Amino acid sequence: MDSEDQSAYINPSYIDPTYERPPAYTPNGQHKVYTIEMRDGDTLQTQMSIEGEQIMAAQSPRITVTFHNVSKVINVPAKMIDPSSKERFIQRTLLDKLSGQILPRQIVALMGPSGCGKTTLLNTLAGRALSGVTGNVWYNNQLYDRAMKRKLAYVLQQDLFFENLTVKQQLTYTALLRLPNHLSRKDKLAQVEIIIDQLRIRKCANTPIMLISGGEKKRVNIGTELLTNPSVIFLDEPTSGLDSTSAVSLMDVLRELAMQGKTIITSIHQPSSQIFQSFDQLILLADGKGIFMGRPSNALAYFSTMNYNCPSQYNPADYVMDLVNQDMKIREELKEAYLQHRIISGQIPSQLSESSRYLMAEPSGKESDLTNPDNVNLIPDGREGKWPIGFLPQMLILYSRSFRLTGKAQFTALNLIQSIALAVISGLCWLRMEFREDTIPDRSSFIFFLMTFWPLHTLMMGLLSFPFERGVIEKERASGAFRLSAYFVAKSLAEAPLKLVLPTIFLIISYWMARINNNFGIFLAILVFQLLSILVAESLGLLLGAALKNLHHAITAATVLLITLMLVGGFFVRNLPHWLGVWGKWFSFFKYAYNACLQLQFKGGQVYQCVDGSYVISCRNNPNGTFISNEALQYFDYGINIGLNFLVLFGMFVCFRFCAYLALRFVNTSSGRT
Ligand SMILES: Nc1ncnc2c1ncn2[C@@H]1O[C@H](COP(=O)(O)OP(=O)(O)OP(=O)(O)O)[C@@H](O)[C@H]1O
Repeated sequence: MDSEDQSAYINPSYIDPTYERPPAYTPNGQHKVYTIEMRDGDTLQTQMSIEGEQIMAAQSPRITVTFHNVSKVINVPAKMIDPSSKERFIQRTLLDKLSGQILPRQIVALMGPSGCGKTTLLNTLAGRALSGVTGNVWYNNQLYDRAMKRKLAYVLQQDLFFENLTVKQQLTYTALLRLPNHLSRKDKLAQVEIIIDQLRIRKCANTPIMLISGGEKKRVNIGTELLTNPSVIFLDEPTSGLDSTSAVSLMDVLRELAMQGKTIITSIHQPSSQIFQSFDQLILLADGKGIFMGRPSNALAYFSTMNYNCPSQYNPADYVMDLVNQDMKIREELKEAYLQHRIISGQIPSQLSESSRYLMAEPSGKESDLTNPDNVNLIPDGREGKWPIGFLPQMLILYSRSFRLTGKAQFTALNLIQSIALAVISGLCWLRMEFREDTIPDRSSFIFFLMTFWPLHTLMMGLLSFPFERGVIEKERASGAFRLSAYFVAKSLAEAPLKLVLPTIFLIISYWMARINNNFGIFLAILVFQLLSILVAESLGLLLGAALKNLHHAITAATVLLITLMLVGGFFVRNLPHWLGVWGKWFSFFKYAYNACLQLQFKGGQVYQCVDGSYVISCRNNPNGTFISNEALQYFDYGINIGLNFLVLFGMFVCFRFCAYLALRFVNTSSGRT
């Protein structure tokens, strides 16, 4: 390769003489009509409008990614590296002065041993986890800015989704959330169809994600990120876990995307020789440093100049990986050799060494042309808001998704059987209680059971809610899809009514079987208290799940808290130490619901039969007489009145919800990885 060839890697017009604006958004220029089945059974004919095509094409200018002297240094707790160390932190260099340039239409592979810094480099180029990063990353001629986020797509290694959704639902919700406001709903739906075709996932489009294959899942993952028609696509080990056929077919998809003018950067572990040769550029790393940067087909020739010869019939990718995985001495030799042989753009020596000829030139950072002919301002003007769509539309879409997901999780045959079976069993236990003095303790126990069973159950469910959803939400938020507040409000509004249906069915059955109070108004009031206590408990569960990083810690904290609240609520011990009883009263939400329902149960002037006067004073001298139900309350310490109990419970509900939101926003649950 002569020096002119070398510079070809810097100026795109050299490498691609046919370089021109990307074609109209549908590659063949034809408007394919899609038929979309709506939920009510109707169908909708849709195709991308001309205006929609223009908007989508404008989303995706060609971008050259140039990085120069990029380093990343982090402080790690010294004990993590050397347990005997006396220092608090030790500096660790994850990336060491890496430079390179990646052009539109190229697929570039980052390879190297595990822990060499591939993901770190990928993150840095994508503008993620930038603390401790020095050096420059340009997109065309503009330094990276957060506002460019929408032009970049990042496909995580893990395929994180709500797996109950079908492939199409997943893509549709993402399109509605992430495509800009000025694109019509019809165009957004057409874009989903285009991506389904492009990623070749039509045959599993209506299958729940949990049932599709690993290769299909990976394509859905990529498709989700492609909906916005980004210019640069970062992929973290997209082929890991795929068989070779799925991996090759995934590479075909990436090649098609590259042909459309996208810039593709992927880390990869152990590609087959076919995949290895298909990359346009290979960046080989070891311990955060460059070892080789050039065409994959030149890698073996480069290493053979150092007398490392690949045996014939050996997969070149395997050989290269074996080489960099060799002992420290060889790695150091390779790092040193790269430093000596690399060519800096604009400083190409007239006499290139044999080895240098196989390397691509690194940018010097001073190129006048970091741009390409598709140069546009990548930082949107003020008119383009921070979010693709406003708060209300975000909330409505997230509400619909939450409602669908919760509905599916909540209304299973098993849950219905559980609720009805427990309602009937508890109804049988308290069956048709007589309105007699000696049923007073049983009636109180029924209320206690009612006010503890569902809240406990819901609290535990609430506890699991964020830990399971958090990964997906963080992924979606990292791509700037929606506000956390929109998600939180939507989730609260969508889930609460659904979570209250089963307890309502439960109460209807058990309450009337037990014959608590014949007054329907009182039944409704008890129902309100039961549902409110469930919402308070769920909020507390959400708070613990959001605040504690570790699910085991959250479950332990919840168990200790619940038992404590029950004990200090005075349900089991009548003579609590005064100080414990005083604060217990304030914190035990069970107590408020219980106290209110107890008062309600004996309200309404129901006539009760005396038995032996053990509970009601007026029965003491008149065992065969009657008394009015309200008198039974003398036996209990029922605290504040019903209205105040309601207010306190409602206040707790609002307070726990708000704290759960704050915890979700401010408690960092990521592992701290770069
Ligand atoms: N927050 C952190 N604290 C300590 N070490 C970290 C942190 N983040 C990353 N590292 C270390 O940085 C190095 C590079 O990590 P990175 O994930 O980039 O490697 P990788 O090449 O992608 O590895 P793999 O191929 O196994 O995914 C690893 O040794 C990792 O342990």
